[in-house]
Amino acid sequence: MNGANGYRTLKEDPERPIQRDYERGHEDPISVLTGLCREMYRLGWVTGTGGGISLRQGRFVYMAPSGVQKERIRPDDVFVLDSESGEVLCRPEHAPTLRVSQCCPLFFNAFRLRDAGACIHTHSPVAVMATMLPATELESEFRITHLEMIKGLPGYGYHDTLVIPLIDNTAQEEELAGAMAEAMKRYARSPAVLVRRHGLYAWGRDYTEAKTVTECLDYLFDIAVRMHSAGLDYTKAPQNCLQCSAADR
Ligand SMILES: CSC[C@@H](O)[C@@H](O)C(=O)COP(=O)(O)O
Ligand SMILES: [Zn+2]
Repeated sequence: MNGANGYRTLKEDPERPIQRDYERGHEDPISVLTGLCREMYRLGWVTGTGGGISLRQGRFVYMAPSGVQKERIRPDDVFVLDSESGEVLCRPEHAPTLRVSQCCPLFFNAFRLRDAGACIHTHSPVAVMATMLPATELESEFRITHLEMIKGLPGYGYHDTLVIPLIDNTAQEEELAGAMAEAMKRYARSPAVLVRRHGLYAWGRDYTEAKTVTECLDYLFDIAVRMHSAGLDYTKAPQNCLQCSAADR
């Protein structure tokens, strides 16, 4: 049955009532979502209504509305969706015209293909610049090595080459979902996907890991842009790396 606002009115499961609170032992995801949006706005990652974050805890996915000032989202603006079906379980009743973020299918890629607990989408200027570096454009992937912050990515070490896939941008955000899923399948080790001239999707087991991954990547994108401007090759090990030169002998 469709309610007045076009969303189906869902029958409550008396055993597992739809709830805006959170599963025991976790921080309240709605407070985390609104708080992180404020912090990411200050970093320039989610300005002009772009970007966002979605959290998954058990049966529930928490997501911001589309086209809103991300830094001013209030708890009752947040949508709650079923993590299995993607169905909207709770919506902002005070604002019936609000729609769930256009990033929804992309956030669900992270939940379904990586069992992520959180996915962050930024329009960070350095992430966009990283998509336009000659090496990234040529290979359709961003590669970087021998920087300390690579260790902030799960399973990576200083001497590793970090590889992040790059996909082309589309006119509408949700049209990115297929190419993102393909890139995630081809780059099983990557905790993120870059979107050419658009931004970044990065995820983690929970919001702290997703936030760490995003912060480390943003730092590495910035260093790559600066190294490129200085005529330095961020994709190659430094000549004086004893471990790498020993391995090459
Ligand atoms: C400035 S428009 C940005 C959007 O088209 C999109 O790229 C985006 O990241 C946010 O989409 P939204 O649906 O507002 O959550
Ligand atoms: Zn976007």
